[in-house]
Amino acid sequence: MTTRTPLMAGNWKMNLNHLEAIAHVQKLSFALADKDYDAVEVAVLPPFVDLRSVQTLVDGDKLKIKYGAQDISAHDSGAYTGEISGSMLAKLKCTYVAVGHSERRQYHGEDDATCNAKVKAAYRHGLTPILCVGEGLDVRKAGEQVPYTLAQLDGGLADVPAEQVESIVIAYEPVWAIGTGEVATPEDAQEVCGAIRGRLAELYSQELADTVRIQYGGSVKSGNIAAIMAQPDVDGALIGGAALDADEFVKIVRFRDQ
Ligand SMILES: O=C(CO)COP(=O)(O)O
Repeated sequence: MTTRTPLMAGNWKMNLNHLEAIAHVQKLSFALADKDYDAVEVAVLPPFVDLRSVQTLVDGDKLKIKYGAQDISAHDSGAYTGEISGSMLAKLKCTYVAVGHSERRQYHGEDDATCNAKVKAAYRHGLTPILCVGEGLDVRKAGEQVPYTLAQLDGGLADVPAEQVESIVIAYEPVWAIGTGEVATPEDAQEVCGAIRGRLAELYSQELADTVRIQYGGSVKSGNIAAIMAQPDVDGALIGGAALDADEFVKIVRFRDQ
């Protein structure tokens, strides 16, 4: 059985300007100790305009916290007003980039083909995609969460070779649990995360599936993280609101103490 290092990533969404970002990362770095980083990989996904400030702080103080972006252009350069390319993110030494977050799918019309193009763009520039998948309430009520989520996974990974996918992170975020305070039960999270791992084994190999980290996201807090992390196929969390509170985020990183 492969041991997967849990990944706790804070998705700040459209919160914290670059000055607030510096203060927040400093607070996290004061609170987190080497033993935390030994047990868990910790990352933040700030807005684009904060990334240079976060990079300067992380480089200058040799912090162990990783960082990345919330989105990436499918294109590498050129006349794409408002877009940010993978090479720009790589230049800022980003490790991760979220792809296909449900808010991008819902408010910016991103479909599986767009997500697939963005996953490929991330790999062209040495970035690790965090591919977000998950069903809405109507799909959940119809009991279709597994096939729906697996179809998103298939679409996002189309024609992406095993040697790239082995480093990917998949975030299972049921839309009905995002920002609502309604967390999926640990069993709900396990059902879909387990199905995602099974699909990776079918598409690639069991060995690859055992290596890939699968996160849960949706109303994660210090009070519910331990039960979610106790599930065999949950390897971390993508945390929204609770990641904006440094003390709370640190407690989530220390889920084993909760
Ligand atoms: O969308 C999320 C993380 O990407 C989850 O957000 P909340 O933790 O605020 O529910």
